[in-house]
Amino acid sequence: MSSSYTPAQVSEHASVEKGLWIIIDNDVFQMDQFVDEHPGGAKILKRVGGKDASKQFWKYHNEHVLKKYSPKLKIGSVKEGAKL
Ligand code: HEM
Repeated sequence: MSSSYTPAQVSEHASVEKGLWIIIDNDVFQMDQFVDEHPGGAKILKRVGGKDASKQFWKYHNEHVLKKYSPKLKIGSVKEGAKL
């Protein structure tokens, strides 16, 4: 999918009930279906719902993880020119 969202739109999806979107680099991921199978746990993911989690992501994962899960979890990108 190639939808684009503003950071404000992403921030409206900060809980599992609302989709639990997170930003990694310039992409938007929907995590609500994945929280319970996340090897790092649900809690840590819920804490970054609606936010840019790039820093946290790159601290614990590598490129390979992002490539593997993007087809399943990526729903779009952050609108070009939008301030993070
Ligand atoms: C698209 C988003 C994410 C995916 C697909 C994902 C997937 C995974 C996977 C597959 C692992 C197992 C270890 C590995 O294979 O490297 C893992 C571990 C972990 N993840 Fe995530 N993760 C995501 C986002 C995040 C975020 C945003 C955080 C922090 C806020 C986080 C924190 C952790 C932690 C702490 C571990 C455990 C690392 C360890 O045991 O050494 N993850 N994640």
